[in-house]
Amino acid sequence: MTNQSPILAVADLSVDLGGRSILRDVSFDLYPGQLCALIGENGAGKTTLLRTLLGLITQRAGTVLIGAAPAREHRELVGYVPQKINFDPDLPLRTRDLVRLGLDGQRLGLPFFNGCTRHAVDQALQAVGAEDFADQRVGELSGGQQQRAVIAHALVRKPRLLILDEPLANLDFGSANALVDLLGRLIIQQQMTVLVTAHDMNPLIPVMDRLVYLVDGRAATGTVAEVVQAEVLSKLYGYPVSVLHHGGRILVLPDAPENADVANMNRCAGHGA
Ligand SMILES: Nc1ncnc2c1ncn2[C@@H]1O[C@H](COP(=O)(O)OP(=O)(O)OP(=O)(O)O)[C@@H](O)[C@H]1O
Repeated sequence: MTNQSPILAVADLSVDLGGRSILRDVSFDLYPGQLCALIGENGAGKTTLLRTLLGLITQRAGTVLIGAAPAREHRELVGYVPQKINFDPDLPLRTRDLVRLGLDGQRLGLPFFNGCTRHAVDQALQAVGAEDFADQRVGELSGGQQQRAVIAHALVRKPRLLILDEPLANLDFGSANALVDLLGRLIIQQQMTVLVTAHDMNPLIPVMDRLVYLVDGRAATGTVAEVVQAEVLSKLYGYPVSVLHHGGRILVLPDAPENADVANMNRCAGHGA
């Protein structure tokens, strides 16, 4: 597709945890400027995959290369936005302080701003549209504003790969749309690569060009058109499913309820994928 090298290359990745097989033979590549949605129901293995990419879990088999080197060697290329951080409203930390900690969070003490760091922090705040609440305490911000502050924290070191764990989970419709727009701008304006997990792919459809669809630790990967096909997903689920398109949304449903147990039906329909 391109003569560039992939920023992330995952090949035949298998991970075991607690003696159980959690991920099996997962393979996909991501290139600069791509946004990939990692979709799966509860327990499918999304967080395990992210933690493996971050070098926090060691795989049983397969490889993860970031910038053509093993994941642990290139952590500076990766920005990570965890699922949920609870900020105490009394915490004396402004948005710009939180972002500043993204530059040298390992140093103890209050953040110190010189001209260079101030510029980097201002750029990150601007990239996420957080200038208006830069001097407010993070604990006093709305959920959507906190999400932006944490993304700015991840962006301030200018990562090439930004990984976000379920960033849309606690946002209302408007805030979720605003965040999707922001991710779309990051891939276009900064040629950043974005990997974002979600239960429902629909809010991400306007901006995503790759999809990793996880079911019980196995993945179908490719473009949305390649992956979201009845034949591909039926094979992945292990029973027949249909793919319905309605009003710009995609729904995956089991074909014959009598062929799928109730748990399977719920999870198939449940992430609205
Ligand atoms: N440390 C562990 N030891 C044993 N099993 C684990 C461990 N961590 C996760 N698992 C199991 O691995 C499976 C995948 O979990 P994971 O958290 O990766 O799923 P997920 O797709 O992120 O789910 P959710 O959407 O609910 O966050 C689950 O069955 C979980 O119980």
